[in-house]
Amino acid sequence: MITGYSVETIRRAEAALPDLLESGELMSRAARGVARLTSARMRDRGFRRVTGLIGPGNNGADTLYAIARLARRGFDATAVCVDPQSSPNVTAAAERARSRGARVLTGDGAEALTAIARAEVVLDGITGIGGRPGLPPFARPWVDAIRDRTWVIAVDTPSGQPVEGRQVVADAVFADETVTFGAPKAVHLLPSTEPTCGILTVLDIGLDLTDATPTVVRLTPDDVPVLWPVPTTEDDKYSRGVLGIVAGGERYTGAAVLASTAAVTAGAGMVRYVGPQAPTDLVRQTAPEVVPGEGRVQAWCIGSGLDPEATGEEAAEQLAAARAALASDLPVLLDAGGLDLLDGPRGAPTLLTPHAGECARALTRLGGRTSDLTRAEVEADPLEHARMLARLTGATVLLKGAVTHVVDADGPVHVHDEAPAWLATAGSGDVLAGLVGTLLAAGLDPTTAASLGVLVHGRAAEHANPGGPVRALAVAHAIGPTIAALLTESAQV
Ligand SMILES: NC(=O)C1=CN([C@@H]2O[C@H](COP(=O)(O)OP(=O)(O)OC[C@H]3O[C@@H](n4cnc5c(N)ncnc54)[C@H](O)[C@@H]3O)[C@@H](O)[C@H]2O)[C@@H](O)CC1
Ligand SMILES: Nc1ncnc2c1ncn2[C@@H]1O[C@H](COP(=O)(O)OP(=O)(O)O)[C@@H](O)[C@H]1O
Repeated sequence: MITGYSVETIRRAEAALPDLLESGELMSRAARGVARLTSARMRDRGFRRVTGLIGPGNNGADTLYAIARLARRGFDATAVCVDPQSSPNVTAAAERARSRGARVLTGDGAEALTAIARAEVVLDGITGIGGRPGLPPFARPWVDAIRDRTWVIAVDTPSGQPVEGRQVVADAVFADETVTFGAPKAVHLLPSTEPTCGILTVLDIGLDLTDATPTVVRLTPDDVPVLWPVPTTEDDKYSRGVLGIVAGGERYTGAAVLASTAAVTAGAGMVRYVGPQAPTDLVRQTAPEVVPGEGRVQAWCIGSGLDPEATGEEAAEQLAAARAALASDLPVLLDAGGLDLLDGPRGAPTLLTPHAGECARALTRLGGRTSDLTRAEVEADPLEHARMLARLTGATVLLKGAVTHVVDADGPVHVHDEAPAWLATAGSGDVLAGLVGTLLAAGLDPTTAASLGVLVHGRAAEHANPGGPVRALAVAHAIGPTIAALLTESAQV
């Protein structure tokens, strides 16, 4: 699990080490790390010239101290400062840099801009975690002077990019690599801004974040053996979890097959399917393990391919089963048409799995809006809209797309962006619903079930046909072997 933290949390962790903070030891550790990494990079590539861009805060001071170290190691090192007197830390660092043989320039005159243009490596110390989104005006000519081929290393964060991530700022620094201190921040981990950071190195400067709550979580394959509900000899099919699926109908029969197959291959103790005759017959043929009809379950997966407007006796019975499940105190996953059945918060664990269009529709319906929210608006800021839906419903929201976000009303966002784009194929959402439903039935909380399910879903798509197109049913069939591979690969590490 990789975790990213807010500026506030990082500042608190720094403040918990007052001696190291006040003596300058933290800054010295940061500068030493930046200088080591930069000098290794420069030696590898045969580079000689490095220029630091120095803003008015401690980020600038870190970078100046790193420039001092690089000068002492014999590199041709220059610092271009907005104002070497901007703070006592910057003043002291500028003195040190000069005394170690670095050139220290001020402003954006010809000499400064030439030093930036001629540099083989630029260290971006304009702003760090104290930076507001948008490049400070003083730094614009500096950033414009950087040549395309120059290797840009951001110190802590790429300046001008929002430290809390989310939206990329076009007129700001795009780094080839970033050295951050203590732990990643949201800007480094959110898929929207991650590309502005390049290669990320996290430098341990002694901050203790063990009890801190992250703002961003990225599960990795190593988390699967820790989180996956692996049965023991004490288990039977009921204790492993029975999932009830209310999905598909006369029109979208396939959704019933896909969700049921995914649940069976994901290792549900038992799967019950509730729906009209046509999808029931198909499920019987394709997944004979599934038990048709209602009965006791540990969680419900409702809505893939379900038409809430469908008429006829069988459809009415299926909708009544869905409504009864919603009224129960069992965990419920609501997908696609099932989302239309939710009127507000439930008293039991609830997971919504919309794509952007469904999220827009649910927010329009439940949010008391006068105008319709569009799919494009949700896609422009998926995290914000997922969070809005979670706050309106009290549910966990898994918002699907090339990037999948999993959020609750508060707390960290889980992000996933590693699934192959081949997964954008009809029916793959139904597979995800069955897979995640299985994890809910096994007793996982909605956030963990959702995040773990998304990781395995993306891996199963890759496993089903590495590097090529996949059909949803193949993804469902690949779930079992994918889980086995994830459990055994990690065990061998
Ligand atoms: N507190 C500590 O002991 C440590 C801090 N460290 C460094 O300190 C940095 C944070 O330092 P600071 O809190 O001084 O903040 P920064 O150095 O990130 O930037 C703050 C300064 O930039 C100005 N500024 C920010 N955004 C601007 C914008 N868009 N336009 C114009 N001006 C803008 C602010 O007004 C302020 O003067 C970290 O990123 C890290 O590099 C490290 O040395 C590790 C230890
Ligand atoms: N470009 C993409 N790259 C990777 N995964 C994607 C991409 N686009 C969509 N997905 C994933 O494909 C699945 C599609 O689900 P959904 O839209 O509900 O489809 P359906 O309703 O046809 O089953 C989701 O898991 C989503 O996250």
